[in-house]
Amino acid sequence: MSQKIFLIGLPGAGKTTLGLDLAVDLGVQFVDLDQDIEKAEKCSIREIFELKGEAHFRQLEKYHLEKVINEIDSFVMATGGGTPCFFDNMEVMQKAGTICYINTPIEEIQMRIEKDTTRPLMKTNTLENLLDQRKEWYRRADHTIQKYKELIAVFKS
Ligand SMILES: Nc1ncnc2c1ncn2[C@@H]1O[C@H](COP(=O)(O)OP(=O)(O)O)[C@@H](O)[C@H]1O
Ligand SMILES: O=C(O)C1=C[C@@H](OP(=O)(O)O)[C@@H](O)[C@H](O)C1
Ligand SMILES: [Mg+2]
Repeated sequence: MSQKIFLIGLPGAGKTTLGLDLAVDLGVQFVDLDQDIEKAEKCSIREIFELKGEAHFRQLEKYHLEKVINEIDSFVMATGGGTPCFFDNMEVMQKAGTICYINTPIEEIQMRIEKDTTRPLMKTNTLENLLDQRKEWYRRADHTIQKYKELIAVFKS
């Protein structure tokens, strides 16, 4: 049976880290949407933002989200922090499978990513602002979790 799982949440919430663990435990393919885009474009996310702008990145993000949904039967996908908030991406993910919001406290994310320069939006935004803009989308997830044991419990129960 097809199983498509999407992890959403702020940059640094742990989507990539927890997503990989979940995919291994469920025995399905892991897809990191940002890494997919970087591989296809032969360019880092930071460079795409710098050279082509955010609007272009959002088009690529939508294109690759739909490509994975159409081409891969079962997967765990770590989306980018903004993926659910653009175009009809949230509806597209809702129709295709199950969405989990990784609700890591902002103070914890801050400690994790303060020295990370690979996340372009963090140069011009605070985590508080991003959460304020995005919480309505994040709230629409099927499940909200903080720790890995809660995430695995959703799918192993
Ligand atoms: N549960 C965790 N405990 C401690 N550090 C974590 C945890 N999950 C992720 N990290 C670290 O936080 C940073 C951001 O995690 P990442 O998985 O890249 O987040 P996202 O994909 O949501 O942006 C990474 O350096 C990662 O090693
Ligand atoms: O929050 C965002 O809009 C973004 C988050 C990034 O992914 P992470 O959430 O993995 O950092 C990446 O998709 C891009 O830099 C934009
Ligand atoms: Mg990530």
